Amino acid sequence: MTNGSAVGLDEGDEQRLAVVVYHENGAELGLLKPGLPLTIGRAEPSVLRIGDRRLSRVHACFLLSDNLITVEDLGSTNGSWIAGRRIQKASLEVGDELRLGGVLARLHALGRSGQPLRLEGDEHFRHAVDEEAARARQFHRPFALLVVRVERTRRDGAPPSLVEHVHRWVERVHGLLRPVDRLAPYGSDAVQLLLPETGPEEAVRIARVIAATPPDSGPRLVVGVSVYPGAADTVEELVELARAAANRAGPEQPVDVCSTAPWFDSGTVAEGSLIAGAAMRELLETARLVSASRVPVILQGETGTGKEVLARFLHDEGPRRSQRMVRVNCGAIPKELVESTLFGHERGAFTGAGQMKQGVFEEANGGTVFLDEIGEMPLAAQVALLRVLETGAFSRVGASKELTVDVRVIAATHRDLEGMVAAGSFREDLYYRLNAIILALPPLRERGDELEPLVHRFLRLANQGNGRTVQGLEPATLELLRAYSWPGNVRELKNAIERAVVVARGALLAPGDLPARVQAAGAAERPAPTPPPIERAVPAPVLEGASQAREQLRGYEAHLLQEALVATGWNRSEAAKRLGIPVRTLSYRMKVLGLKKP
Ligand SMILES: Nc1ncnc2c1ncn2[C@@H]1O[C@H](COP(=O)(O)OP(=O)(O)OP(=O)(O)O)[C@@H](O)[C@H]1O
Repeated sequence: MTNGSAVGLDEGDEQRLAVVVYHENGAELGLLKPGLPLTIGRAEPSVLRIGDRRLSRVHACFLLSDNLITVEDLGSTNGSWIAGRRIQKASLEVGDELRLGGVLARLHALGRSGQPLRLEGDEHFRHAVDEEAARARQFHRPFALLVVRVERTRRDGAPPSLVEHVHRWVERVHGLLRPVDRLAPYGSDAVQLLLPETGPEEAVRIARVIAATPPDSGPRLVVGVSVYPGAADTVEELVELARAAANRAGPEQPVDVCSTAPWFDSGTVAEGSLIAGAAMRELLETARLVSASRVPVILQGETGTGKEVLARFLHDEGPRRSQRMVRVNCGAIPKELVESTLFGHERGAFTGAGQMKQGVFEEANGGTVFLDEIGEMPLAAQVALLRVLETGAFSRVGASKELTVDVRVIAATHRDLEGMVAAGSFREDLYYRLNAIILALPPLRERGDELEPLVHRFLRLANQGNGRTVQGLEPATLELLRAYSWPGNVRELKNAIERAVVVARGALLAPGDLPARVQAAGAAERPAPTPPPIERAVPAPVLEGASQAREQLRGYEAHLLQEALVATGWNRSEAAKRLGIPVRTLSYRMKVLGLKKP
């Protein structure tokens, strides 16, 4: 990158147009000077260099000439895109956004700038916050995080960019900021501030000064504040809380302070990595109570409701947390290997058993065994399991010696075990041994208050994992997410958000970024459109309409696949992972759609 990870606005009044490039480590700014081409790319000879492998060495060129701004793609591999269309050359206006490979570039008009303004890259900023958090924890000192964003007043919901105004207010608060304070962009419409040694009162005072920007000096600003200690224990949560507070802030209350646990105000609470709304909170209370004992627990719930995370919670909350929790998916082990997986085997116990191997119960001694999909366990293994539960003893396959272990068993299933007992496919005695405590996880459709916090959590994770900087959702997108019934529960939601983040073109997730089934659910919810008046209706042959729609779908599909392939350097298994489909399906669809590596 050209200037490390900092953005500098250090020029005079005439230099008023800039291209700001947002990438995974922050933002870079290149000034557009009349007649001087501004090339952007990954390496020299680009003028503005950004270390993102999805950019070509010299990716695109911006030029301001005769008051016209143009951008030209310089034969890049991953292309330059405006509103989903790959472009060769295009003219731009202030506020226009385009995607260069995998980074977002936006054309900004800058105001008068006096002092240099330094915005750190996100990675540096995170590092500074991590360090500050460690120091604060060790010496029991406070620090504050502020997220400042432009008040959203536009009806279209698109937030105006803060970067084009940031210098105005940052100069005003410059007197308040000390050299130790750090400032970094947070997406394209917000910045984040780290204020070491700053308690809640001081943080709020600074936030109020920032928010008190007179209307004539730019857009109104709102500020979210989170303070350590008190708001949360982890850096991630602190940032998330400040961001959530900034999102809540509005004209009536331009400074919103988050001083309690996350999601508490909205009736939900975060339990470490677990987000829990009203329905889940009671469950967690019970889980916390039983975590201390050794009694077996059954976790019941549809697929993807969070049975495994709840098992982890039970283990981590209890006295066994320093020992291992070993998970075994009973449904994934070949029937004939279930016993040796659970209990181990002696050398030569069966063909292929070249070495003695410990089983899950031995590995987890002192800790917890999590038997996922217990409903799939074959009857023979059920007998052996019953014995361990009753006596704590078992034998490795092929051994005569008995071993004793101290493990806690947590079992999970999406099946109706009682029904299976009645049908004779699950042992009644084992069922009664296991069912001392049954924790039933409600499906996501009954946990409406969790949807939004979960979406934001997954959005942030997807941004991190895919080097994206999607800032949030369009209101219509959230509507669709609410309308859908989520048969695959939290996992399906997580996958849908990840996919949406990967395909998103704008700063906010649009309805079109969601999987088709989620979009279709929204369409089903909406009232049917009024049919056009008869005299205006154009009769179209059904077949033609259908084939047109099919063509459109094919085009869309081809675009999605190509995007994933390009982003992964045409690595099929990586691309399939991103798309959430098997590699074989990807290869087949590539063939059908005629997609080939250039
Ligand atoms: N309350 C929650 N907060 C945050 N993430 C969650 C929550 N519940 C589930 N998840 C996430 O959803 C995904 C599915 O959860 P998990 O694997 O625990 O579900 P499961 O019920 O065990 O699924 P299956 O029955 O298919 O094994 C995981 O990525 C998990 O991290």
